[in-house]
Amino acid sequence: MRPQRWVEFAVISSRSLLLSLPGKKHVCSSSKRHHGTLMAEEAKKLAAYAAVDNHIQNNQVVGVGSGSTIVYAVDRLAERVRQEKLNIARQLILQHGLPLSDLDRHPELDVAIDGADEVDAALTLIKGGGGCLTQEKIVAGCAKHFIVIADYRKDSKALGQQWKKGVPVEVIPMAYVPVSRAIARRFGGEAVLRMAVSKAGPVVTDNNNFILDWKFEHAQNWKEVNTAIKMIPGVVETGLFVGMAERVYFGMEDGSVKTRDPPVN
Ligand SMILES: O=C(CO)[C@H](O)[C@H](O)COP(=O)(O)O
Repeated sequence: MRPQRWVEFAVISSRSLLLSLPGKKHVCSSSKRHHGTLMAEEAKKLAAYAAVDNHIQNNQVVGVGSGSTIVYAVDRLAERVRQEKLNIARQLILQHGLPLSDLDRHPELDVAIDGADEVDAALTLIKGGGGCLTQEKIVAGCAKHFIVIADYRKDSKALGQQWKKGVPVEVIPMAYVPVSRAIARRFGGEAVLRMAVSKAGPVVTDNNNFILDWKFEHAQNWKEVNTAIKMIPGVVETGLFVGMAERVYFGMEDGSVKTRDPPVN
């Protein structure tokens, strides 16, 4: 029988999380403010703590994404598990000792929390800067509530204002050239194969696919574009998250946390 108080974390991609946790070394512990301006790492932490405190309760199954911002959300989850002495069953993971689950056991999540590369005024996201877009979209799609955390540098009126690396598109390796050409022909711009930094050759995703970064030229109807790109044979998923986020928490330079909800139509 389950313990009465139970918090469980469905980690979308253990590989991503394992990679992202050591990212804590980027925390600016010596100087959190530069000339009165909050540094991005501290802003990420503010957003993450606010999101976890406002959306995570006991008896929930929680999905977490990957990246440097989500590290702070995992920190806060672990802190709350310790402080509130929540019962945890299952094998402990990583130094935080959080229980790891998966979508086979928990296909429905209460909440998913994840970072983003850019968020526009309508809460359309670009994700996949770290290469985990497909698994992150699956997890977000399985959650009743999808909450995004980001620092002020991701806040944008229109996609492309802040994030200059384009929209990631995960593709089956044999199809990357035709898909790249189809995207450029239909939507303009250029879709470039993402190359690895610390090894030779292209980046290979958790699903053994390649990533094209589509450097678009102008704002588009992202919902239509997302659907159309997904129809190109060989495309697995895009890093466009349209109509998925319920709320975004931005950690701001002045130390505040700004939230944004989808516009009411
Ligand atoms: O989509 C992602 C990974 O594929 C990340 O959520 C996104 O890149 C944000 O990362 P960070 O929090 O490090 O800025």
